Amino acid sequence: MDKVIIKCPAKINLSLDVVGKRQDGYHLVKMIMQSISLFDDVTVEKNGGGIRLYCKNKDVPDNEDNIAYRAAKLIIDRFNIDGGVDIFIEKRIPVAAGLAGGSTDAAGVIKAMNRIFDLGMDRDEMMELGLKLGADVPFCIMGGTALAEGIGEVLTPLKPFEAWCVVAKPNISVSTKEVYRSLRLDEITRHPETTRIIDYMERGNIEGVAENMVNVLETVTIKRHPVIFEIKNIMMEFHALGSLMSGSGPTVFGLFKDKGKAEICYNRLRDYLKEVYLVRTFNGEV
Ligand SMILES: C[C@](O)(CO)[C@H](O)COP(=O)(O)OP(=O)(O)OC[C@H]1O[C@@H](n2ccc(N)nc2=O)[C@H](O)[C@@H]1O
Ligand SMILES: Nc1ncnc2c1ncn2[C@@H]1O[C@H](COP(=O)(O)OP(=O)(O)OP(=O)(O)O)[C@@H](O)[C@H]1O
Repeated sequence: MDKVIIKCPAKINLSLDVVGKRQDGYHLVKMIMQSISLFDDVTVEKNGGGIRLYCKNKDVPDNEDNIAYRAAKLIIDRFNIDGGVDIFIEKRIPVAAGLAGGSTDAAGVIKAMNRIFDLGMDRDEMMELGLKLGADVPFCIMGGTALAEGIGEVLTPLKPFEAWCVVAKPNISVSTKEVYRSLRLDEITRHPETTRIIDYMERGNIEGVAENMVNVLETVTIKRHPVIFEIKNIMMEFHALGSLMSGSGPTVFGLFKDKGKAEICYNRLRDYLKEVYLVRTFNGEV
């Protein structure tokens, strides 16, 4: 097999808590991660030597600044691979959005190269390697629904959660590093009740989940970009059961049980923003 195409899903955070800080500046988190049916297509093809990356989206770097490029380099070095790869990224996930768009492409490259070069890594080994690239990469390798602790790499799979989501990104970019750096732990007044949310998830109670979602990083990003708060309000006006910023933002998602209501909300937001998607939570294999 010389060529593999992988569908790489985006993620949302159904809740995000920060519970401490490591010596190296990384934050200890407790968050509920959920893949959604919004995919990049990543094609990886064997070549004679070197890494080449192609992506039509001008906001996506085509060199070692691309995390998918770095994933390929890491594998070539680690396994002493004689030869290289061409990587083609069909970008559909909004960039710098809080949806782990880069991390999921990197996860896709790791999975693809494991198959192409017959490296025999199991999922845990791929996740361990992925962590060297970024905190969200292990979850992107696992996919589905999970509780993430540590800096995001200690993962406990949760029962698949089924819901409709409207996902909307305002036309601003946010740096994850900068958001974490500006977070003042002692100023957070509202933390999510993570165990309670998981309990609702296990019972398939979308309303219970939606009403209890909290992302502590909103305190930083919404202060800088009030448009996030406006989008959350529009989603609630249009009958979302709950609405939250994903990751470090600026993307906002609304949860729905009813597809019809989600469609009405989606259509309303499309009048207002360019990057709006109607998706489902995704628990399938990729
Ligand atoms: C916001 C989330 O997307 C939520 O899922 C993640 O916590 C961020 O994951 P990520 O983008 O893969 O993060 P990385 O690429 O590893 O780190 C980017 C920067 O965010 C900060 N960072 C990230 C993860 C974490 N648990 N604590 C941090 O403080 C670090 O300053 C780091 O320099
Ligand atoms: N494969 C990639 N896809 C998108 N952006 C990439 C990629 N590789 C590197 N980047 C760079 O990384 C930056 C962050 O993009 P990305 O879409 O991964 O952010 P994000 O969704 O906020 O990630 P996370 O939720 O993991 O913090 C972009 O500004 C871009 O320059």
